[in-house]
Amino acid sequence: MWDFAEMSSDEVASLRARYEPLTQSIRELIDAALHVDADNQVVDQAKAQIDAAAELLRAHPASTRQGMALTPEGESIPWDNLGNGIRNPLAPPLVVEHTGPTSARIDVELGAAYEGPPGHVHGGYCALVLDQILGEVASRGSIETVAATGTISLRYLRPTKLGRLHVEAEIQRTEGRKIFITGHIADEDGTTVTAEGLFIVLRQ
Ligand SMILES: CCCCCCCCCCCCCC(=O)SCCNC(=O)CCNC(=O)[C@H](O)C(C)(C)COP(=O)(O)OP(=O)(O)OC[C@H]1O[C@@H](n2cnc3c(N)ncnc32)[C@H](O)[C@@H]1OP(=O)(O)O
Repeated sequence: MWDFAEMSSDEVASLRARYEPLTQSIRELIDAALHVDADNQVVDQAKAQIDAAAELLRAHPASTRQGMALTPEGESIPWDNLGNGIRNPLAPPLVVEHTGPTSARIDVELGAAYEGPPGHVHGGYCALVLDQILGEVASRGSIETVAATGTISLRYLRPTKLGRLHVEAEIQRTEGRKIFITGHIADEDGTTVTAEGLFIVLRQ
């Protein structure tokens, strides 16, 4: 249905503008479903409308699925993947801001859908966010240096409150294809989780 390698930046931007609001609406739907306290009639009505929307979307299937796509200009598009896919409502709305060639940050709000311990972010989601930012920094924005997680170690210092979070990552050193990188998550009271990762640049 779509071939990113053949698309101009404008075409990619237009696809993004089509699907990103849908993803955001589904995230808001999940949040609403987690906060609702209504009678049978309201819940049944909402379910019927959601089922109808799913049926409408299913009637127009894509011929391919892509976790990550590349444009001819080498721009990477996180499309369906769980880390930061534009089309994946299960992906936290992560926007990675590269602060230099070896570092990046994310500011993100994680609400009820990401809860583990009451009022706090699920530890697995903390791991996902850190794996994502470490992987993006280790990959250094280039197809030649895409790196996979070899080993990642997390230290949960204290529970991470749901709400605004700040995440950072920075390469400490490289040895051939091995990239040693650290990161952390902070909530409003400071650092909650630290990470140390060894990422391996994939053989081409
Ligand atoms: C423009 C494009 C931008 C794209 C942006 C993308 C962003 C993406 C963001 C994604 C974020 C999400 C990210 C994800 O979720 S990635 C998904 C989770 N990770 C994986 O699935 C990886 C699975 N494993 C593999 O594919 C291979 O085992 C890898 C590629 C890791 C190594 O297999 P390879 O055959 O290549 O390696 P080698 O045998 O030549 O060894 C080389 C050296 O490395 C050392 N070693 C090996 N393995 C490990 C290990 N596990 N820990 C520590 N060290 C290890 C080894 O001892 C040796 O060292 P030395 O003897 O030389 O000293």
